[in-house]
Amino acid sequence: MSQLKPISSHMDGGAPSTPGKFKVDKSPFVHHRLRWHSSLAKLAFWSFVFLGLILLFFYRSPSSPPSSASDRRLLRHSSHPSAPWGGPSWEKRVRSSARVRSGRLTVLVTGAAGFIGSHVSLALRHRGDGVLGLDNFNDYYDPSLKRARQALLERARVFIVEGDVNDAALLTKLFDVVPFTHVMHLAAQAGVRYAMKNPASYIHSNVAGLVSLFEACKSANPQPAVVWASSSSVYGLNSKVPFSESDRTDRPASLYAATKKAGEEIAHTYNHIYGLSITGLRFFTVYGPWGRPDMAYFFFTKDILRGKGIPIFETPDHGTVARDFTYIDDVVKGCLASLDTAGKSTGSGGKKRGPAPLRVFNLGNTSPLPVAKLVGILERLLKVKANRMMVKMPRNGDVPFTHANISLAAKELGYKPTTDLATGLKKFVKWYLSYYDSGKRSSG
Ligand SMILES: O=C(O)[C@H]1O[C@H](OP(=O)(O)OP(=O)(O)OC[C@H]2O[C@@H](n3ccc(=O)[nH]c3=O)[C@H](O)[C@@H]2O)[C@H](O)[C@@H](O)[C@H]1O
Repeated sequence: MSQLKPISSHMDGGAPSTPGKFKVDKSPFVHHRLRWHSSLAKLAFWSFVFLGLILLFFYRSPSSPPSSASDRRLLRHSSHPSAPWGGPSWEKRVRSSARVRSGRLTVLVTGAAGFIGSHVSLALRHRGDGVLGLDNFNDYYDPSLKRARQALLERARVFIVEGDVNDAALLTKLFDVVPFTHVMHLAAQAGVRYAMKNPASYIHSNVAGLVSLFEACKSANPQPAVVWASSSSVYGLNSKVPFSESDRTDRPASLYAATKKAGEEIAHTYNHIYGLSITGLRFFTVYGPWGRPDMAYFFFTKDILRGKGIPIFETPDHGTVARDFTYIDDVVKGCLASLDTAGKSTGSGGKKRGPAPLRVFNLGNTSPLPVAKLVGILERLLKVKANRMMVKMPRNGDVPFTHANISLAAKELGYKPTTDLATGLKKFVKWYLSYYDSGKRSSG
């Protein structure tokens, strides 16, 4: 150690005041000191590398199979909030769910326990595609509904991996196990008004989660084509109707809309840099059986049956608020057509090989109806008079109307919605009554 002193004292002399004029001392004593110095540096370097490897091992360990029940319990409370994953039997389930005859698609569906995700997963499975679901089963709305959808998918032999799209190690593992041809990315924080209450969840799911997913897709070999859920809300404060894909989308009225708009820009980047084939779908107020309890048609049904007041929004000048309500089966057809026509990603292992498709489509119904009309249809179907309350639309992200121009989707996807609101709500109410009125379940 004493040998170090001259060096440190030499260094203590400070850096040269004039850069480039540092005088090199060539005495043998200094060579000796330098040898000491370099071997010490080597030792420090290799210790550092060794320590790094140990840390890396511990950091990556959740992706390797947990060896015991107690390991699995620990993982549940570790940095990954999702259920434990990995291990031979888990991989077997993943492979078998995604297995497919040659020529069919192998699709990873994120948000598979969600409303649109569960319908799309079933439709893909029914036509013979390989499907693996991914869902974090969060409690934004009643998770038991998500579990019931999961049970439905299990009956169709679709396995839903329990995990978050932000879990990069899990995504890497899934792509290691299955060479997905397509990803249908529907996992998101939905709901326009909730963004005022929990803004962070929108950034986490709709921005960070989307980037995490694109990162995994761009690194995968082969790269899949990605179809993902954007939203009609990106049209924001536009007043020109119907909304066309080429219209401006730079005036979002809610943070939800802003995160979807951000997603569209992020999609452009990943398409541009990595050659990912990406299709964004702007959904217009999708409704139907197995729907989302946070949406108006769903909780209106519940509240009409309970005799509670129904707040019907109107514009500040007492004008009607209207939506281009779109039935789930029509949207599912649009999703499948988007997957079928996606075109290939061109990159591999993170390197772009050429230009790839970047598309965005409106999936709406082209016939907006006032919310009051929706309530009237529900009254008729439920045979109960609603306790209507006209309320000024709160300034919390809602827009007064939406109306889709679907000519692009019609041309490129053959998209043609066929279900009007009365027909679609009839199917929803039938499902609602059988699901909740069986006496076993509570609608909260
Ligand atoms: O197209 C989308 O991209 C979005 O569609 C959906 O948003 P919205 O069109 O706002 O649906 P939803 O809440 O069912 O309100 C329906 C109507 O009822 C009105 N409304 C609502 C609540 C209320 O208490 N009273 C009322 O009149 C309200 O003003 C509105 O006119 C999805 O939730 C969203 O995740 C996103 O996918």
